[in-house]
Amino acid sequence: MTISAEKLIEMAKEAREKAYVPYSKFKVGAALLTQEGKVFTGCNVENASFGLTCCAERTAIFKAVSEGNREFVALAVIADVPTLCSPCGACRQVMAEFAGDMKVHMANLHGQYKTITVSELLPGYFTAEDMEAQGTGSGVQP
Ligand SMILES: O=c1ccn([C@H]2C[C@H](O)[C@@H](CO)O2)c(=O)[nH]1
Ligand SMILES: [Zn+2]
Repeated sequence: MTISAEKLIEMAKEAREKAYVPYSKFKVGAALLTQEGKVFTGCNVENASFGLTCCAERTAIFKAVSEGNREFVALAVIADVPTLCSPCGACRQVMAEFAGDMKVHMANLHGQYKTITVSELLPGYFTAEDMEAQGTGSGVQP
């Protein structure tokens, strides 16, 4: 069973309604599709200490990983923007940790979206191999 980009975007749109955004008022929703066909959604969760905010994309990814899922095929992200919702640098690096070739559907509330891969969003992203190259060892325990 596979889920269309449109369906995933619809699920991200629903998750967006749960956004906790008293400071920016900027609601973002995300929906992450796993290899097994499960979907984990997320919204942005802000804090009075602004830097502690967690974006919608990372909320969805952390929910999935914390429930034992690490293989992802697509992530939809949506916000009320005239262009398309573009993930921040922190989220791009977190996506790259698990799925460099994952598709990202960047959407808006006008029914428009564009699909791009994580590698295209963050070319040359930092990996465990970069630590090996410095002789420090990654210490990775998959
Ligand atoms: O792709 C994005 C971009 C921004 N935000 C959130 C962080 C913050 O709560 C608000 C404004 O930056 O939007 C996301 O969740 N995802
Ligand atoms: Zn982000």
